[in-house]
Amino acid sequence: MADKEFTYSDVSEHATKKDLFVVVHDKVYNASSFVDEHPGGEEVLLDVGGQDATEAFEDVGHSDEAREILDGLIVGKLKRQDGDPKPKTYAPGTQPTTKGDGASAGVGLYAIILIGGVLAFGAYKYLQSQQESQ
Ligand code: HEM
Repeated sequence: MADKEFTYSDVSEHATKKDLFVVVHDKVYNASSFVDEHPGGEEVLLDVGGQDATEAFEDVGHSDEAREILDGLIVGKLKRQDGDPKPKTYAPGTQPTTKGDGASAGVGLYAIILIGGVLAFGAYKYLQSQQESQ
């Protein structure tokens, strides 16, 4: 059964709580039996029902246990067709974490502005004292 191929439109027909397919890394999973047990709540699973949930699944940083549960729900693989959304090609665990990078870049910018301000103020004070001593 795991060799069965589904197109995106096949998968999108399974988007209800009782009949819920999700795609993760081009594999198709039937999450219906797991919806009620999902520690992250049923809402998030229903949101990605019938769609590619790879990004949502990886963004959360699910454990190996979660991946084992996923293995047990497999029903087939995704058959990509022209016009389908592009696959996410990053390996598990190596996806870019834009949140952290963005925050540190912001802090760096503030630091530069602050240091620049302090230096300018110091230079101004120095020139002032030079003028006074003349
Ligand atoms: C069929 C696919 C999925 C399975 C088998 C699954 C399984 C699990 C498991 C076992 C946990 C417990 C923590 C862990 O072991 O990592 C978990 C937590 C969580 N999951 Fe999923 N998950 C799936 C899809 C999703 C999706 C698509 C989202 C969307 C954002 C999501 C969001 C979360 C969140 C936010 C938590 C953390 C809950 C908390 O710690 O309070 N999951 N999931």
